[in-house]
Amino acid sequence: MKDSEPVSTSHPPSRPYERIAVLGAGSWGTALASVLARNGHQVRLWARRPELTEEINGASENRQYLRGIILPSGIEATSDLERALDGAETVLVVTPSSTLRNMCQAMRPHLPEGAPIALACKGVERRSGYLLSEVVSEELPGHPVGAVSGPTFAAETALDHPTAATVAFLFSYADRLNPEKSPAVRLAMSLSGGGFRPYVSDDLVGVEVGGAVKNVIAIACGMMSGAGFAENTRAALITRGIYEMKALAEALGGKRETVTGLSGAGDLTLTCSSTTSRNMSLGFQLGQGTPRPSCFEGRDIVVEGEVNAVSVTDLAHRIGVPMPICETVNAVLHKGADLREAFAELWARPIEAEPNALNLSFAHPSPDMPLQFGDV
Ligand SMILES: NC(=O)C1=CN([C@@H]2O[C@H](COP(=O)(O)OP(=O)(O)OC[C@H]3O[C@@H](n4cnc5c(N)ncnc54)[C@H](OP(=O)(O)O)[C@@H]3O)[C@@H](O)[C@H]2O)C=CC1
Ligand SMILES: O=C(CO)COP(=O)(O)O
Repeated sequence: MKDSEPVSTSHPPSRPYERIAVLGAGSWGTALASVLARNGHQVRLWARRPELTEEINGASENRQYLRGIILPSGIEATSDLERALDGAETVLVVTPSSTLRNMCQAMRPHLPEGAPIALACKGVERRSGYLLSEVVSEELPGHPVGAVSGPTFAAETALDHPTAATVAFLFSYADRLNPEKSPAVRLAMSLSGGGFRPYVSDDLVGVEVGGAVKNVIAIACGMMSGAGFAENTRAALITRGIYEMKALAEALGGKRETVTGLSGAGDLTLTCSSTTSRNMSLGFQLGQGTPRPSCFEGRDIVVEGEVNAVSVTDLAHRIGVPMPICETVNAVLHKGADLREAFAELWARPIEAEPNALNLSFAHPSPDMPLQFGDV
């Protein structure tokens, strides 16, 4: 090298993960597998039922979860977990949050050493109050853990509609020195293409809190809409829901500003805006007076906010974070509270400052004039 030549300090370019296991062939797992396969990567999609794998491999369609959407080539569906994980450079877990600990235990014997694990499920573990990444860290030490989260309805993503999401991992010291080689960047590169636009974050706590809490707030929005209220109410719940997310994220060591991103405010806006959201839809049906067993015409549908209303409020109690909207949803869903009375009480709480920095709280001036339902 001549003396005059600049010394290159740049690292060799990073590369996306090419061989990826997606565990869970429901709507979101199949949509993520489609994004990755469209980008030219080798995807093994694990479904627990062999008949579903036969349909996906044979007909390039997942009729139960994404009817009418033809899946790209490059997806190999399998119900053999060992086969799904064999040679995987990274793993996306996309089964409901309540299944995560069992999934980790089933994965353990077959996981390639050090393979990063990204969670695309959203929630807080029920008994432990752990964020899902903490469950993975406990069950599968030695594997970097992260999350993919944002405003992403599965069918729209599978159809390649423009969609953005955040890929967050805990950054190790080595990742900070060489961020382009971090699992977050490499997975973002794998997902990036067509309509899918990822962003990268190192605030895993903030990202996970947004995903877990937004489903509970979406149920609240649905309940209030179903009970007859409209846009003002929804905007108030979304905005105050963001405050609840920020408080929880900060108390757990995350950043408040992460909550204003795709995985917090973004996903909250999406799921509180339409009954395409299963969480909003459940709340809406309950708000209209449909008994829980008759919601979704009695079908067993994954509604994460229903389980997470309990786990989020339990966690908030344990660490002393007030989350009145989540509390109200939990009371209605699981403690037999009357929906209208519970929301009337939510609205008649003592007046607070916004933001809460003033530490101000005084009684509602007209507690004898509660919220009127059925007259809006
Ligand atoms: N759908 C969406 O738009 C989005 C969903 N998510 C999140 O993704 C996660 C999965 O949801 P989603 O794909 O929508 O759900 P679906 O209802 O579409 O699919 C659920 C999947 O989980 C599998 N499953 C259910 N129970 C178990 C179990 N005990 N062990 C292993 N697998 C099981 C089902 O298998 P089987 O068919 O055999 O029952 C199915 O493959 C949730 O946390 C959700 O919040 C995140 C972003 C978007
Ligand atoms: O998380 C989702 C979109 O980002 C899906 O929301 P639902 O589970 O409410 O359908």
